[in-house]
Amino acid sequence: MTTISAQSLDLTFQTADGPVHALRDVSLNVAPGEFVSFIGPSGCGKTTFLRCVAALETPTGGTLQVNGMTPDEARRARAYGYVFQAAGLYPWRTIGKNVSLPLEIMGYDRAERIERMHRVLELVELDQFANKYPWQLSGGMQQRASIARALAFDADILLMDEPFGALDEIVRDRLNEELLDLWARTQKTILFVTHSIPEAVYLSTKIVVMSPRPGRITDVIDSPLPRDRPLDIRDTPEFLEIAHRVREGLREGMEAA
Ligand SMILES: Nc1ncnc2c1ncn2[C@@H]1O[C@H](COP(=O)(O)OP(=O)(O)OP(=O)(O)O)[C@@H](O)[C@H]1O
Repeated sequence: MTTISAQSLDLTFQTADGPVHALRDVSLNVAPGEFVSFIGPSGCGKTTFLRCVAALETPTGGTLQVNGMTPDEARRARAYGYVFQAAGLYPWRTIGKNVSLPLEIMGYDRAERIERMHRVLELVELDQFANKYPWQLSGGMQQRASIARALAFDADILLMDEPFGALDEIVRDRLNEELLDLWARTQKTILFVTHSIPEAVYLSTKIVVMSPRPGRITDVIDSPLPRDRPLDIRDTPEFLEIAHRVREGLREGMEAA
């Protein structure tokens, strides 16, 4: 069983300035429960790949399956939650009401909405803040709330597009640790876009290195690190070796472009 199966995926956008070849020949298999990071220079198609998985873009070539379905079927089956770079919480709704919004849209009844809202807020340790408004929370807490919102309907895939990019390094470290813990507890399959080599290596079971436009995969690294990772694993030779390989992959991709 593969959660994500992409075979020779191609995507060319037609724009007023001519075609933009965003993805070229992207093939990738992701097993259930993996944590996959996508790293590559700006504009290499990382977001576009996630958007294809989410059925927000339609590839112009190749095949893509999500949980054995077409992306469109998977979207209708609520196969994934999506977390964006900006938390995107509605300022006039409390944290609890923000988190339960997708459930409202999907027609869950009130009792179930409340039950799920508390469960996911507990998962990200924000249960005490259900009645606060977004502006009463720090940036890191807001991002945790947006993760809770993506988890609210218990999809088994989490798509995360640079969720911690705007946070300072100390907050980001803490959220990285918490995300690993959440992943271990929920066994989700996570696709995670980042620009940070340490973040990709620390979080992932698989690191996908991409080259500049047209976005291609230049290396896929299956991490030998144990799943249980304290932050100081980042100082070990094994960690530094993987980071070095990612850096080399990025450099080769840039040179070939
Ligand atoms: N809807 C669209 N129409 C036209 N071109 C697009 C569209 N969406 C993305 N592109 C182009 O496709 C390429 C890939 O964009 P994408 O956002 O996937 O890159 P990225 O790797 O996620 O970049 P970043 O790291 O800066 O977020 C870029 O050149 C972008 O300008």
